[in-house]
Amino acid sequence: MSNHAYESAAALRPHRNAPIALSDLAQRFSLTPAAPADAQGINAPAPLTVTGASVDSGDIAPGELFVALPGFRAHGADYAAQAVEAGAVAVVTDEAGASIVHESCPAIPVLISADPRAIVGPLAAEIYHHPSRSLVATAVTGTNGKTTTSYFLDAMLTAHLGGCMMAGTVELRAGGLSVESPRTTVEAPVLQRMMALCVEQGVGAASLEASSHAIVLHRLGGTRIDVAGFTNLQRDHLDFHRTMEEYLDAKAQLFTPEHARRAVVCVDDSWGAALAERIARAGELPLDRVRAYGGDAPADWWVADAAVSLTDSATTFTLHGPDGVEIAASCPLPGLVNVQNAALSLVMAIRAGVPAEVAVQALATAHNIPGRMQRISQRDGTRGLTIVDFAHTPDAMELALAAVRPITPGRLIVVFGSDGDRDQGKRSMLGEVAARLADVLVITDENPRSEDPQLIRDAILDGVRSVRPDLTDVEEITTWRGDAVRRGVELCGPEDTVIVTGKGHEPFLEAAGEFIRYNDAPVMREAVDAKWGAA
Ligand SMILES: CC(=O)N[C@H]1[C@@H](OP(=O)(O)OP(=O)(O)OC[C@H]2O[C@@H](n3ccc(=O)[nH]c3=O)[C@H](O)[C@@H]2O)O[C@H](CO)[C@@H](O)[C@@H]1O[C@H](C)C(=O)N[C@@H](C)C(=O)N[C@H](CCC(=O)O)C(=O)O
Ligand SMILES: Nc1ncnc2c1ncn2[C@@H]1O[C@H](COP(=O)(O)OP(=O)(O)OP(=O)(O)O)[C@@H](O)[C@H]1O
Repeated sequence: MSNHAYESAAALRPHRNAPIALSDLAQRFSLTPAAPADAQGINAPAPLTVTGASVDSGDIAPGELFVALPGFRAHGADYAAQAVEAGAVAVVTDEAGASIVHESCPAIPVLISADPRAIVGPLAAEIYHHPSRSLVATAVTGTNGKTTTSYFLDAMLTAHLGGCMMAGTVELRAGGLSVESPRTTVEAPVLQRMMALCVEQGVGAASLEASSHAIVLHRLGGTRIDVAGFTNLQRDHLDFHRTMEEYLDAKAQLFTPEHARRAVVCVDDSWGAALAERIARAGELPLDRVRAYGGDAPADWWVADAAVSLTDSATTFTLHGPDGVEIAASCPLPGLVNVQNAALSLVMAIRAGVPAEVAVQALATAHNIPGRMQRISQRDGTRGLTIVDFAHTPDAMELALAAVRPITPGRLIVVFGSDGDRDQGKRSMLGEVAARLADVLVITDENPRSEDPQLIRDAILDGVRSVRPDLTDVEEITTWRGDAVRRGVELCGPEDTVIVTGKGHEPFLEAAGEFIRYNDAPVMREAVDAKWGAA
């Protein structure tokens, strides 16, 4: 996504945000005026005020403060003229940025901070009047499961409080509006203004996803998180964090009083167990440890009796908790990984004040998560089970196919491709996993980007041949991904399952330098309705 990815989120601003004087901000955040404050008009009889903030010149509304950050590639100050043209009335930046702004916009008031990125969260929170203090806010971090868990929490918090804001990988939702999200965790001013809109409209809760990038880059600064949750840690993002230990350190920062009031940590993997130990040793936050399916680390809550149901694809389980608590629950998405997401979200919701019975009921019906084991049709004697899922790595594909196998009495059909201009090694691995775990394979394109799609499919087929040399029950669709999805549904009988993997919620298919509007779910729904009639 580009740095101008926030344009669609422009509407997610409070309608009335009481202006705040620049001189007050300067005092509270020890900002030094680049020129004497009087000369800049900061202390004029009618003091200079701001009504909002942004770190992106493309996202400024009139009357707002532009926070010009030193970036990895550029200095935000290089874009000050654009911000001023869009209506910025002042700039906060560092020393180097102040010199740049002085050149391009000599008349604009500038305040200097030694580390503007570190203060941008609290600064935005001040400007939007600390909206998180008026909300019940949850935040989920971890390599996998953030989106699913945050949607489970959305359902539970909505059931209890009547509404919930969402900010995560799939959507930014606030004040009755929902827009595609530019990234997992948006910049601090966007988050603050969305929460301010919720407060203005009487929405009482927020369910957030916290990426490790966001934690390190202070996007959650100034947000009071009532309950922070951890799913798991797997190898990822080592370009940014260098080592797994550094990656865990980044996640661990969320579980400190600076950000959170309570911690709920899954201890199924050794990283979760280590994190829990660290939080317990620090003794600063109340901690709940949850064991859903793995390891033998001590836990306060644990899952027992997980059983899959063939009739509704759900997994029922008992969640045991402190003081002999036993909660009978049903996770609407298949697979043990979703039991982890369900158990984590239940404990987080309970700790956020949702009555257990309300949380359990909301969870049971929260299956409609965009592109996360999203059911397009349910098996009913006539129809087969059809699903859209985001699994796009060999490990995720393995988990996804393993999850749907027990709820598939007939054939398991997988429709998939692999990314262009990304990790080439995974293509044949995806082919191998699919050939080993599914019965019928329909191979297609995912996001070929600048590559020849045929070469990507050939690499997948190499992996398939390592398991199934004669390519029995393997089809290649060379035209368009939608044709492959339709073919999968065409092949599906009432006892079969079709799972289309790789793109999940993604709204575009990237091919030959173009972003083409495309999403698997509506295509699959149309094919399902055409085959079996509308449900
Ligand atoms: C590695 C990383 O996270 N980079 C973030 C960093 O960018 P940067 O330092 O390179 O920014 P830059 O391009 O040098 O620009 C410097 C400043 O000028 C501003 N600018 C830039 C251009 C312009 O026209 N106008 C303007 O105002 C930028 O907003 C920025 O504040 O600071 C920027 C805002 O200050 C972020 O937008 C940017 O996120 C980029 C876009 C990004 O792609 N981040 C990804 C890696 C990310 O955050 N991913 C995680 C999830 C990962 C996962 O779990 O898969 C996420 O939360 O989405
Ligand atoms: N708890 C989990 N453990 C391991 N894998 C999981 C878990 N939950 C979901 N997955 C798998 O990971 C993929 C992404 O799930 P989800 O979107 O919920 O996670 P995420 O952390 O938000 O990841 P992303 O940021 O890539 O969207 C899904 O395809 C699913 O198969």
